Amino acid sequence: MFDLLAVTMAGGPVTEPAGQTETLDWQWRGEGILELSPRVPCDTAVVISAGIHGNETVPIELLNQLTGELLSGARALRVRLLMLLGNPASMRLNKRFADADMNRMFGGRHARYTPNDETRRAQELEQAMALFYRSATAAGALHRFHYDLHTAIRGSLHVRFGLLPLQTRPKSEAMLAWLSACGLDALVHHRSPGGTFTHFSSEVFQADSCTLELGKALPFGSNDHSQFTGIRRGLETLVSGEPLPARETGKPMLHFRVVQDVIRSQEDFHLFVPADALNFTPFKKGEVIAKETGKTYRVAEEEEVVLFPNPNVALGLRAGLMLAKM
Ligand SMILES: O=C(O)CCC(=O)N[C@@H](CCC(=O)O)C(=O)O
Ligand SMILES: [Zn+2]
Repeated sequence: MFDLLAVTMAGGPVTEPAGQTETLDWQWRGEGILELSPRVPCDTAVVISAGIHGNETVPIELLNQLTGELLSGARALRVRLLMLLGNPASMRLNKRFADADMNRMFGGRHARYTPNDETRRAQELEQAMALFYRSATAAGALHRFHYDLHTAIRGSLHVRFGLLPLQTRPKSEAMLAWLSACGLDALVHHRSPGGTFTHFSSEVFQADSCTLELGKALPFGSNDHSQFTGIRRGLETLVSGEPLPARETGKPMLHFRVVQDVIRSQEDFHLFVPADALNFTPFKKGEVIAKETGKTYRVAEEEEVVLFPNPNVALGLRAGLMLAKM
């Protein structure tokens, strides 16, 4: 059986670029890009991506398992589906990225960089997504979803969480219900546009899009998948057109809004968040989070929690987010 991850990691020419099972057709659309189409008509087009950052292994393993179940016939396919392994070059290096963070390049922002593997790949993924949604729409799939699977660099007080890109249209109730059913502990609402893959799919294709964070980045084979059964079950029901699973945890999903995007714009940028602080660690009003020439980031609300603190990003990029509860 075709193994998406093994073929992608091997690189080079693909000997078996298309195939079919009793119920679906599949086609290799480019490195790490696999389209699966059921033979029955369907009204939904779904993109699932993982490995946009090459060392985020849980999502890659999960995506590959789900693809295997569909190709083996163990699981029925009831949507048009595009499975994307985002950054094969950095997956082979087991690094977040080779030259630059690809999840800051979407929406054409790749053109602002000196060309490299990630700029070319971001452009290729944009085109693959455009072709997929366009042909799916022509075939009658009017509902579009995009889930981009990641893991965080640090541990988190909330292990499973999502990030919704900024959008002006109302948030989809169907997606919010699905995210809650997946057992997410928290959902973060962005307040500004960004170069993320989900911002691109939401803005350009009006997809219901969400970045899903599944724990902390660990090497292949070291992941505890039992922490992510809710998300796995959610994705299974989505692709198979099954009813929503029941939320397994009794706790409600917490909502946070971004109140500050902390940007490293100067060489002397200094972050005051301890290196071992977990994501969602709270800070009190007035505390200084980061400082650089001409700018001090201070907690403005009674309490703000920190997300993705990282002083080692390139100039002009996000070095963290400050959130407040909604
Ligand atoms: O842990 C970190 O510092 C980053 C984890 C990660 O890759 N997160 C995504 C979130 C994308 C979004 O804001 O929707 C990223 O930073 O690209
Ligand atoms: Zn990531």
